[in-house]
Amino acid sequence: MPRFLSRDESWRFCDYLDKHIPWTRPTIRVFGRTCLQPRDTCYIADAGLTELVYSGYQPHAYSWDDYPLLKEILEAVHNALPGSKFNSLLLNRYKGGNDYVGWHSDDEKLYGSTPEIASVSFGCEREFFLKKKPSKNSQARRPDDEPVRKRSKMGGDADQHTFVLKHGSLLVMRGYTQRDWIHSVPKRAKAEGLRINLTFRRIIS
Ligand SMILES: O=C(O)CCC(=O)C(=O)O
Ligand SMILES: [Fe+2]
Repeated sequence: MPRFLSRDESWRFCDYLDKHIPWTRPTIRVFGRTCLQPRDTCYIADAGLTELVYSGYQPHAYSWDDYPLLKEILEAVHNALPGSKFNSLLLNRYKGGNDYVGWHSDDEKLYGSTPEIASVSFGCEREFFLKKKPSKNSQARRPDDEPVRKRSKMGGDADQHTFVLKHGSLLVMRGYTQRDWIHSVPKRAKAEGLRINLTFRRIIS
């Protein structure tokens, strides 16, 4: 949904979040190596839920009550996706084209087997790549940060997709997207500007 929120409203959200969210750039563990996460993060969740741990890192869960504006966006997302009941939110801030998220799937157990994840983007447009996981019987391959091979001019490849996530857009992942696919937002030398992404999630256990 490229125009989920209006342009002006989205700039208001973007500026507010940039200034008022307690961003951190944590140290994480990826494939046994310790490194600085290549983007800023913050985490919001209802009280009493199972704590999120990813890449050996457990973010502090802030309260929705301290960020009425996030409640406003949550309500807009709920209205756009009838039946959804998100109870947690991971925020990412990409300060420029050097900030990225590497290939991963959001398949943590606490989200259940078919999580619905609603992703709202503000600021600089960035590419979002989806790539099919190698099938079980092919050799396990280490996910990396290589860009997805360019699609051929002849209709492309069903195993990979690219979306340009625009200012104020909403992207939804559901069903077996996390089980069967990995996704990434790669580095982009030409992407100068700040980007903020919100992924709303439902913790079920
Ligand atoms: O920034 C994005 O669009 C994606 C972020 C993401 O994949 C995540 O937080 O798990
Ligand atoms: Fe993700």
